[in-house]
Parts: sequence; C-alpha cells; structure tokens
Amino acid sequence: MTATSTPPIPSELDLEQQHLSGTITSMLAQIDAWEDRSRNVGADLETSLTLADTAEEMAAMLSVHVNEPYFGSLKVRIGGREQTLYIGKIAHRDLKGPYSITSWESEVGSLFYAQALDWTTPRGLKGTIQRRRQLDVRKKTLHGLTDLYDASTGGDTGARETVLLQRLSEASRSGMRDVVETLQPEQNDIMRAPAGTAVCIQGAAGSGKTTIGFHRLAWLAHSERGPHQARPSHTLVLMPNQVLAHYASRVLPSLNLQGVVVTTPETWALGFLGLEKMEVTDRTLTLLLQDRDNTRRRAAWRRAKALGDLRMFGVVRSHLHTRLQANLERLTYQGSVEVQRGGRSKAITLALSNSQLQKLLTTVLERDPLDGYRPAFRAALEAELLSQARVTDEEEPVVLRQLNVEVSRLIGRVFAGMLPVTEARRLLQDETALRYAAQTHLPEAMLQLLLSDPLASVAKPRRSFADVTELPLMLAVAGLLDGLGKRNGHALEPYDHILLDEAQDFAPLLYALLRRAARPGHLTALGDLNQGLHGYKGPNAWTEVQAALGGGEVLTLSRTYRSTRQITELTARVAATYNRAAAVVGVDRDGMPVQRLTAGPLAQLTAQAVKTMQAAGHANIAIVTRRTADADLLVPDLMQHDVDAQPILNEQARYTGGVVILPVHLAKGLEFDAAIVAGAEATTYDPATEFETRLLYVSLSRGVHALAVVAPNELHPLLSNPSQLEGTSHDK
Ligand SMILES: Nc1ncnc2c1ncn2[C@@H]1O[C@H](COP(=O)(O)OP(=O)(O)OP(=O)(O)O)[C@@H](O)[C@H]1O
Repeated sequence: MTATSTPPIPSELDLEQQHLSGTITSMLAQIDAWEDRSRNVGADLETSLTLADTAEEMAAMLSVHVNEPYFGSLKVRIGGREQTLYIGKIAHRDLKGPYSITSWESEVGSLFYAQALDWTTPRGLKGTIQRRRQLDVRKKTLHGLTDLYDASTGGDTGARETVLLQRLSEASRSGMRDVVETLQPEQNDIMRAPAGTAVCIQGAAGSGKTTIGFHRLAWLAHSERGPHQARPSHTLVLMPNQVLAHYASRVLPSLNLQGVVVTTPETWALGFLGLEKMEVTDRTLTLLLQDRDNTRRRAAWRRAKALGDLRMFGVVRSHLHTRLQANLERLTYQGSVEVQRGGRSKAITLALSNSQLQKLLTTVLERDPLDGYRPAFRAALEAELLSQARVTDEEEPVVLRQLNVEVSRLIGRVFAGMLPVTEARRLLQDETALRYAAQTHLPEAMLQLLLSDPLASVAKPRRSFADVTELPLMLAVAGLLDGLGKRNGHALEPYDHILLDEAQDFAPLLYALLRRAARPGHLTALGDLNQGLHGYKGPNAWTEVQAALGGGEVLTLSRTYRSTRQITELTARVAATYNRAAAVVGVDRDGMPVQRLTAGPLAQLTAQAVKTMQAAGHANIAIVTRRTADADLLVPDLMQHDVDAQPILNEQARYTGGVVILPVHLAKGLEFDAAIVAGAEATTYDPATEFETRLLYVSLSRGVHALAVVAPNELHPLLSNPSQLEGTSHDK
C-alpha cells in the first residue's frame, strides 16, 4: 500500500493571492481587447473611429488600476447564495469568470464602509454581510489581509482603526491623496448625502472636509446617480488660493475625475466677468491688519459684512429694475418684415407702443428668469412680434432673422451702459439710487453703513481693481442681467455641481449667486465656522447659508485625522481661546513631542529644527512664517546655516515636496510631514487680536507627524510648555 500525502490546504493569503493574479490577468485581457482596433468596428468609418477612441479611453482608465485592482472584499449572502465581491477604485466586468470588481462609489461599494449589515438589492432580495476584508495590494502583490468584520468569529474585529492608523502614519505627499481605502463610516455617510440636495459639511481642521468633498464629486460622477450624475468637465471647485487648488487637484486622477476646474473664487469671478486683467484687493483685510483704531476696524468689518449680506440681492435687483424701466421710458418698436405667401412677398408692419413694451418688461422682471433679464426680454419681445405677425412655424426662422437688427437695437438701448462693474459701483456711490433700491430691503442702520467709507485711509492700487467685497455685487448684476453658469461659447449652462472649500469665507450673497450658477441642489460647501479667517466676508452661521441656498442640510464631521496627539493637543489649546464649539476628537496617534526652540537667532533655530526633522526621517517640511516678507528674508539666512528652503511666496508658486518656506495664508489647507512655525511669539501673532490667534492655529495645524515652534525671544504664551503654565491642562 502506498501512502498518499494530502495536499496542503491553501491559506487564506494563498487563496487571495491566486484571486489577485486571476483578476490582473482578466484586466489585462480586457485592456488588450479594448486596445485592439480591429475588434472595435462599427457600421461605418466614423462609428468605428468613435468606438475605438472610447475603447482606448476605457483601456487607459483601467490600466491605471492594474497594479492595485482592489483594496477590499465583501463576503455577502444574497437570496441564500454566498458570494465574494471585490471593491476597487474602478469597476471591472469579467464576463467569463469570477474576477469582477465593484467600484467603491456604487451602492454596493458603500457597504464596505457602512456599519449596516443588511440591505435590500434593487431586485428586492435580502442581502447580509458575512465578512468585510481589507486587502493590502501594492504593485500587483498582496502584502496582507485584515478582517474588519467577520460574522463567523464574533462580528466587528476593531481592525478598522488599526488600518486607519497605519495609513495615517505614512509619509505625507506633495499633493492631496484619496482615502478610498480607509474612508470612515461617518465620512462615507456624509459623502453620500442625497444627490440633488445642497450640503454644508462642517468639520474641524484635519477632519477630511476637502478630501471628502472631492470624493463626493467622484460619487456624483458615477452613473448610478442617474439624473443627478455630474460630469467632471461641468463641475467647478473653488478654493481659497491657487497653491492649494494645485495641491488638491492632484487627487483628481486617482478618483477618475478628468476635467474638473479647480480655481479660486476671485479668479473664477473675474474670468466670468471678463475682467482677467483687473487686480483683486481686499482692502478690509488690509485695514483690519494695519489700523489700530478699533472703531474704524469695527466699521470696516460691518460694512464688508453688509456688502455680502443676502439682502443685497434684493437691493441689486430693484436697482436694475429701476434702471431698466427708466431706460425704456419713451421707447417704442416700429419695424416690418417680409414673408412669402402664395408665391408673392408680403410686407407686414409691426409696432409695439411704450406701454406694451413696459408690460413685457415688467412681466420678465417679475418672473426673475435664471437666464437673465436680457435674454428673457429678447425672447418675450420676439414672441410678441411673431404673434403680431401671425407667422406660420415654417416662416418663424426667416422672420426672426429679419427682426434681429431692430430687436437688438432696442435691447441695446434698454440695457445701455449697464456693465457689472459700473452698475455695482453706481449703486454704492449714488446715495439716491441706493436709498431708492434699498427701501423695502434694508434698515436705515445698514444703509448708513453702506454709505460710509471706513476704508478711506487704505490706498487703492493705481491700475483698475475690484475689491473682494465688491465682487459678489458685480456678479449679482451680471447674473440678473445675463445669467450665471459655465460659459460654453456664447451660451451659458448651469454647472452640474459646485464645490466650495473653506466655505466659511464665502458671503451669503455669493452663495445665493452660486446657487443660480448650478443645477438645483447641486452645491457642496466644506468649511469650519470656527476656522474662519475672513469673518467679515463669511456667514455667522450655516443657517444663513441655508437661507441663501433655499434649504440644504448641514452635516458635521466629528473626528480629525491629520496630526499626532501631541500636535492636536497644542492646536486645541490655541483654538479653545476663540472656539466655543465642543471639543474635537482626534485619532489617537502618537508622535514626537512638540519641539520648542527659543533664545537664539531665528535662522539658526529654524535650521536646527529642519535638521532635527530630517534626522527623524521627515522629507516634506514646511517653515511657516506670519508674512510673505518674513519668509523672503529668512531664505538667504537659512542658507548660511546649510538649509536650502524652496520659497512659496505667491499664488503662482507650486508645492512639489521637500523643504519649503511659506507665509501662513498660503499654507492654509496644505499639509506636510513636519511644520516649523518660525516666529512663534506674541510680537508676531498678537494674542489680543483674534485674527492673529486664528492664523497661529492654521500655522500649527499643518504638520502631520511633527511640529516645532521657534521664537528668538519668548514663545507665544499659548505655546509654552504646559508644565510651565499655571492652570492649563497638561499634555499626556
Ligand atoms: N478616512 C481617512 N483615511 C485616511 N486619511 C484620512 C481620512 N480622512 C482624512 N484623512 C487625512 O486627514 C488629513 C486631513 O484631511 P483634509 O485636508 O481633507 O482635512 P480638512 O478638514 O479639509 O482640513 P483643513 O480644515 O485644515 O483644510 C489628510 O491627510 C487626509 O488624507
């Protein structure tokens, strides 16, 4: 008798590795098939070319994901049958075998992140989750597996947190990254808030607002969103500065989002208004930072707030009504057209009296057309003339062509001289006009504020400029006259979706306008009311935003992810001085103690901090200064200490990793392995001014793994070592 050895039972890891190899083979076969032009043949040459191009595009999209086809799996029981679904960043259909991949944005993909265990399929079958498994796949190799939930061994394993901590402990990158693999249940729910409902996502620094916002765009771009699906090329993202816009845009390819426009509100507004050459100022901010007179500062703050008040929309609207009605005062329409009837040409005389025109205009103005008064008035005029001429459907295009010159001339006179810049300024500078327009909209005190000029002492640039507080009014004029949205040649179409980052700094009036620029309910606002640097522009509460948006939901992210416990504790202490909101819960991740360097030349201490960070293995290090000039001055001094820091001094500069030096306003939203706050003292960040303390908070919260605070003299009182502070709670 010969002994036969039973083959070893393959381990779970072996089985998963086999499945991975099978999946990669299946994906490569699909890519080959798409790339093979001979297979993509249509009925004619044009169809064939289109088919081949589409197939090539799909091949290119899929090939990006061959190295890491999926990151997790779900063992599910549906209608009594067990199956395993693999979840990845892109869907893949394996028609011949078991190697399909479900995309994370799909409804089924959501089950990987959710807490729920049961669901009902679109066909009405009951589904139950048996196991959630995280798979660490890199470069076509399986490096490990972690079960997050396993019904057969008691359910939740608690490993989601371990996987998250592993991810958070990785080195930072020079661009924003996706978190598809480790999206947390709370984030997943918020990201999937019903499409077509405007949402305001509130969350502390590092809670993943910006990240979640971009993931929401990817979710909206998925075909399962049906009528609410958003085309990336018709999606607009507004961020506070270009450095951040560029940094964040790097996440787009991994989320399969091609063609999203990511820019700043000012650049977008000027581009939309055709005023690209204009300089943008923020004279309120200049005054708030330079003027020591609190009465003037308060007045400047309140005036800026008034300019961005939602009620200003009504003021602009009634101002435009008055102007248009005045322009139309004595105008009438006289003209004639020719039509071919019974083989002969027949002349038809057309006329509209002034009162007929007034009636048409009033109807248009009362209707508040989203496409603007001008196109709506033209359409109303043409419709009236066509009905007067009693033309047939076939005659209509010919007649409209003949009407064009006269109608355009009349429209030109009704809308004469009404340009966004001049009209917005006329309204603010002409007391009679403002009083008349504001009658039913504003109280006298607000009117007085608008008529005052607390910024008189702040210099105006020589070249033409638009102040950030005026831009919403200019956009309101443009929007009411000609509509708002995405320009497509001469036409305008609503954006499929608009995403606002640092949304606490957007005026309520601007919200009302952006609402008109997008499809109904297609606006996502990401912000932290407690982090607002520009409160004079922003809303006091999300309810003000909801009022401007005509509804919408406010959703709150409760955890922060960015920084180590040591950094989070210090930043929380600074935020507590102005933030009355409940304490924020950070992911409990241990890191190196905060470095405190004092008593020495700034450059020498800063260079020392850089070297300590590098010795600890950190590559992406930011030296954050209070002002641009501080950064500029420090660069050559650092060289004397053998540190070559790349300066980021304006919005044209780009962050590409390594050691950089930049002012705090350009650091907002960025993150680095280590942050070094140079000049962390009371003389730089005045503790008596809340704005300065908020800036200090932004500087301190940029580091992911390490933080150093550097002061040539004494450290800022909020940053001294807790053991030296009386009455403050001690770091753990
Ligand atoms: N679920 C997650 N898994 C892994 N990393 C995450 C997760 N959520 C957030 N992060 C990380 O936390 C950091 C902060 O995220 P993000 O910049 O989106 O936060 P934020 O709320 O916009 O911050 P800020 O208000 O400072 O701009 C990023 O490094 C991000 O990758």
